[in-house]
Amino acid sequence: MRTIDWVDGAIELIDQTRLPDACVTLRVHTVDELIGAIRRLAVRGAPALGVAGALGVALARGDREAVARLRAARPTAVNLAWGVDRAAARIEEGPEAVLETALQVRDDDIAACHAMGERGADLLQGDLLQGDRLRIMTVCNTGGLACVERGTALGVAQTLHERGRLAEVLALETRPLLQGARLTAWELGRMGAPHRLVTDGAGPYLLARGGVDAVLIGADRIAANGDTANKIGSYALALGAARAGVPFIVVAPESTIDAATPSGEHIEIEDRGADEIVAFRGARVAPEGTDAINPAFDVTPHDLITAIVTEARVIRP
Ligand SMILES: CSC[C@H]1O[C@H](OP(=O)(O)O)[C@H](O)[C@@H]1O
Repeated sequence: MRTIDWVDGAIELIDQTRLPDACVTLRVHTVDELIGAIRRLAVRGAPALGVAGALGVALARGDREAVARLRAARPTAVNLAWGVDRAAARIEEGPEAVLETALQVRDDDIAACHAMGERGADLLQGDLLQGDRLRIMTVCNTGGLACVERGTALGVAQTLHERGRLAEVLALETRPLLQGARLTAWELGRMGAPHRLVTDGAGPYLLARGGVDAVLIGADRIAANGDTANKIGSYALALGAARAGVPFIVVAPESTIDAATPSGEHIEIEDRGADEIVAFRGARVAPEGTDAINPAFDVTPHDLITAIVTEARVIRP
């Protein structure tokens, strides 16, 4: 099952806003339709945004103003701009060249996720942890739904499961859009991997109480010094992991490393407005007129990160 692909001249993607109740595939024919899907998180996750960006340039058919709008659809994940730029670099060569590069971006993501799974599982089973079966905590969704076929951090958990070395995944529900409750639990259930859901606030406490061997998270942008932007709640887990002496591992493709951004304070953090906080799927959870602050990401300083695993290497910030 592919989260996003190019099929008969259009983009097909799973509408993640409908999960876990329904698995619905959207066919996207225009850049503006794609921008809408990205902004409402029908397609989401840094690597998937990179592929969406590249395929979106194929939809643009040379319209550079549309390409510029696509590139700016969401600010934090560097992969969106990276994917757009990869495909846009070949606009002058014509539509076939653009599509060829976009499909290569797609195929590279599939290969990278398999490589990250192996490299991350080897790291956890090797010099980092000696446990028989490992208990993993994670936030948001970093499975195949955040990529094309297989995930980043959750891809490592999947590899551990396939090796018979996964005891459990503790998944944070990930307010306000519940990527953990809706998407990660759905993926782990389909894998047959043991897992339990926890509230975001319980994460640091469960680390302090013991019973977690490693925290695995994805990334949306990794600055040149290793500071990492990821879903809101990641920084709290990093603080809890540091105090508890639990390894805190970032798993992300090389395309998420942004050498042009020197450190975390230079990363633009998307603010998604109050509506996502005060209500969920139309059901109000706060009194009428309540305002809210809704940063979609936070930044974990590199000194709280044990290792960054990519498809090519393990980096110790
Ligand atoms: C595989 S990295 C996915 C990354 O993207 C998520 O954010 P969003 O759901 O808003 O796109 C989250 O930060 C994940 O770690």
